[in-house]
Amino acid sequence: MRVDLGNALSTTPGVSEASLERLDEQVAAAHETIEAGRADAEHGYAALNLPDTADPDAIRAAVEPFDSPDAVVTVGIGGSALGAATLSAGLSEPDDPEAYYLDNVDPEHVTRLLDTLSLSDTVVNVVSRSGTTAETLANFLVVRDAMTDAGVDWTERTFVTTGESGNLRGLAEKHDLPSLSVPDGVPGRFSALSTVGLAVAAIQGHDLDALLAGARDEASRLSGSLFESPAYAYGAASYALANRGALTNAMMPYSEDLEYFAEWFAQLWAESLGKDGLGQTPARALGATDQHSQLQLYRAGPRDKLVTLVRPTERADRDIPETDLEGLSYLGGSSLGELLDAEFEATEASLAAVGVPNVRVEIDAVDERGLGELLYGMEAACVLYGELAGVSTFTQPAVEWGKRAARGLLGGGDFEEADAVSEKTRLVVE
Ligand SMILES: O=P(O)(O)OC[C@H]1O[C@](O)(CO)[C@@H](O)[C@@H]1O
Repeated sequence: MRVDLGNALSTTPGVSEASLERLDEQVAAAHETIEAGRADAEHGYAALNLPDTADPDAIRAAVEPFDSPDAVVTVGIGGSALGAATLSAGLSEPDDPEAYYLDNVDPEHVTRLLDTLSLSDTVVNVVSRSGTTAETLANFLVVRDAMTDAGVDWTERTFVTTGESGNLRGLAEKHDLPSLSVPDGVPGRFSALSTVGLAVAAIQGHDLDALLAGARDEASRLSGSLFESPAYAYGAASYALANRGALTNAMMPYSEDLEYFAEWFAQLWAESLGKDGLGQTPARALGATDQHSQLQLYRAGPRDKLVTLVRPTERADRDIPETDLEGLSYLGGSSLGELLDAEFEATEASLAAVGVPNVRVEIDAVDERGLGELLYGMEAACVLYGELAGVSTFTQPAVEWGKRAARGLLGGGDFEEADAVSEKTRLVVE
């Protein structure tokens, strides 16, 4: 992973090279804290050890019984789905088992998917660290019922990734289901390079070793200086820019295969850094598509944004045929890749031209090694940012209130949060 901070130095908000050099002392101290946390496999920091603690052989062995299904449906939510989804979106080839994700409880979407699947040729991958997440358990019960209705023995088609105890662990033990454990000390949003994110990649036949090698490369570049570590450079610059008013970070990959990565990044950044009135709002974007939509706001709206432009430097290409269409002959004889690269560089320059800070992040290719670098790099960047900001990076207490309210509304317990729902102030316009 390469990070170019050049377009964030003399912008508004901006972070000068001198201020980055001053910040580097805090980066060095943060790095010591991070390395100590990794050495003790402390909660959260343990995620940065995954390049060495993940066991690809065990993952491959666990999914062995499911040789080349037509489809694999992951039933999970948040980090229990987004890592796997990012990897399958980035790596899937046409002949791979189709990967689907039930990470919401929209009944029409769930029914539509179940009606299209041949459930006897589908693996169901149920993922939940806690084993208590309402959406995941509700979807699992619905999928299991659909399999039974289809005359499919669900115990032959179901794989579980969960903690050492809880509902799903009990289910796996009761029905002797193939299962993997969610690694200790790894929050869901940091679990893409663990059993949680790698099981689907294994079922699809992707190279887990190359994924972890890319992550290991990025881990080897973590040092006491942001000027030596791309991950720390990105985390420190994002933090410094947020401190100067860039409270939105528009994650804008120029690759369809990285669209889901922006979704994964949004959870990582928001759930880790949105604490104590601090944080940087991740906006999901896609290049070149969002040049025809959100770019207007990024370039001419409030000066409260960092735009992160991500691209692979190598990709398969496709020529654009010659044309005599009025004014478009310049496209003929070029290629879609050349056009996409020109758009990337033009967008980067258009933001710089008006002083909107943007950072370029490049990987060689959207392949296992490149994704390993990118995911690990952003995780390390996030951990550094959290250290610099002094927030509790690895907890997410703010999401619990709504869970209690929803559970109370469904009669799952007596929660005062549910009472608040009925006290809603209303001003209805129809
Ligand atoms: O893996 P679990 O326990 O089902 O949690 C799923 C997701 O829900 C959260 O705990 C937030 O509610 C996320 O941090 C996590 O990725």
